[in-house]
Amino acid sequence: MLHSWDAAAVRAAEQPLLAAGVPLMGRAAFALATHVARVLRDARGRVGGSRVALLVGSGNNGGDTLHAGALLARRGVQVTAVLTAARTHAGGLEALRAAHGRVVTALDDAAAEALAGDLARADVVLDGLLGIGGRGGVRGPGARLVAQLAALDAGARPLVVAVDVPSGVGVDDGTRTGDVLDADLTVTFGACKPALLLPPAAAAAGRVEVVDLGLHLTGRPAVVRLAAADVAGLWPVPGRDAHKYVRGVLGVVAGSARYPGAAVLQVSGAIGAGVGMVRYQGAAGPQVLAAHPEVVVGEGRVQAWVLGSGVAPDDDEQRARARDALEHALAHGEPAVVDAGALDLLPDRVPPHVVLTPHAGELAALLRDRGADVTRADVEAAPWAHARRAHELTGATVLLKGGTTVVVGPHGASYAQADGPPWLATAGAGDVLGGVLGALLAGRASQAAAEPTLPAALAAAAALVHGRAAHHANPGGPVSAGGVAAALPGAVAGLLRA
Ligand SMILES: NC(=O)C1=CN([C@@H]2O[C@H](COP(=O)(O)OP(=O)(O)OC[C@H]3O[C@@H](n4cnc5c(N)ncnc54)[C@H](OP(=O)(O)O)[C@@H]3O)[C@@H](O)[C@H]2O)[C@@H](O)CC1
Ligand SMILES: Nc1ncnc2c1ncn2[C@@H]1O[C@H](COP(=O)(O)OP(=O)(O)O)[C@@H](O)[C@H]1O
Ligand SMILES: [K+]
Repeated sequence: MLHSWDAAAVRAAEQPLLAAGVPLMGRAAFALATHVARVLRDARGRVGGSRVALLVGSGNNGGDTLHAGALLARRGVQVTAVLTAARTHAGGLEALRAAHGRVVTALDDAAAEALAGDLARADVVLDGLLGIGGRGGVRGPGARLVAQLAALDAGARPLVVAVDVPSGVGVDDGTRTGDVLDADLTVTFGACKPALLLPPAAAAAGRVEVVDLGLHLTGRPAVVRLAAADVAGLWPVPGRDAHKYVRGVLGVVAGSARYPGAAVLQVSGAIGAGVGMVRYQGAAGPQVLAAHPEVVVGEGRVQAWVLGSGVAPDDDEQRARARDALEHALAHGEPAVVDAGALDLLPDRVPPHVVLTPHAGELAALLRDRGADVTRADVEAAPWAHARRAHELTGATVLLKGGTTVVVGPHGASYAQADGPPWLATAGAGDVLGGVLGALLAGRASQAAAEPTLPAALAAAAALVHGRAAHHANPGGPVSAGGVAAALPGAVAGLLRA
């Protein structure tokens, strides 16, 4: 499990150590230089004689970068620091000069332009413009340098190491403003930051290395990422005395005459994840039974529900079933996944064991229905903020699907999972995910209804397993939604062994 902490929490945790004279910047710079040396050795076979350019902003982030540059210069690296502000960290500058590093300034756009060639010839560029003190996108000549580097062809671009965070990201909310230099590696200090986990900023971070500075961080982390090893603790694994009802029966109200495939895929997801039994309601019964003869078609007692996938807006009959099922779930405290065609059936307030699973467009529509002026693009630019808004407005746990899936529940529970390959962006993959999550909620129904933050953890686990199943289905290549469902049992088994 990877925890991330916002800038204020990190600063608060640094304070007592700084007051006690602990050399945090020295530790950060040493770790940064060590990582950069490793990058150079991997890329060029040696450290000495290689070229490193430092993009240096006005604050301590620039200070870290200059100190790391000084350490590299002492190992024979040709280091050039580009100062982008009138103010520069004095100790860092002195250290670099003492180590015979080269120092140039880019205090206006023309000077920044003139340095383009130098930067392009570097083996590695350290992005030390802004750290946790950054506000908005990079401004001034630093922005010009970033734009020049970003415009280089991938093959001609130096490797980029972001210092603490890629400059220009919203450290606490994962947004990005203006040009942000996509890093190959981010070396982050003291703790992971939300921007390194949340979309869209996390895409700029590359691989993330967290440097332990000995900070004592308390309270709830801002955003969590589950790791493979966390799944076994959340998964409902049957005991020796289990029977199908104990293991959980999932009611599925999905699909329609027009979209029978959604029902088939959702049921495949639930069965692949290990549900005890599925009861299906809807017009796709024959197709569901043809694919899964173990399914029971028709009404009956269930522990949890998944509602709305592949239910067309004009399918009055299936919408009525989904509405009835949702009312039943709410009246009896049964967890429910509410997807696609059932999202607009949601009452004003629901408990957190109701889990919404919209994609960005559906989340925008849900927020608009509640009076917010929001487009799909707004959601994509700030997915976490909008998922939180949807949770606040409805009370539901919200799983927002995307390349990185964001989950928000009560009491600040937030997850960001990036487990699937981009090949997973394929029709029907979301239906499979709904089935997986439904199976988890059915298997842990009473706990999910009693522990307000458990549905969010289960939703994150579902996203993780779904993503890994996509990797298993066809490593490195295209997958179908059905292929992902078929790979689920193996993916789950692998995770339970982990
Ligand atoms: N505390 C510690 O001991 C440790 C801290 N550590 C390191 O310190 C970093 C935090 O340092 P920090 O607080 O100095 O802020 P930092 O991110 O360098 O930049 C802020 C400066 O940039 C400016 N500025 C702001 N926005 C801007 C924009 N959009 N475009 C352009 N400029 C902008 C703003 O100036 P202003 O505009 O307000 O005049 C301000 O001066 C942290 O990320 C980590 O790397 C580690 O060494 C571990 C120990
Ligand atoms: N770029 C991507 N990389 C990895 N997974 C993705 C990407 N884009 C979408 N996904 C995943 O694919 C699934 C798509 O679901 P959804 O949008 O509901 O499609 P559908 O309605 O066709 O099932 C979600 O689980 C989502 O997280
Ligand atoms: K930075």
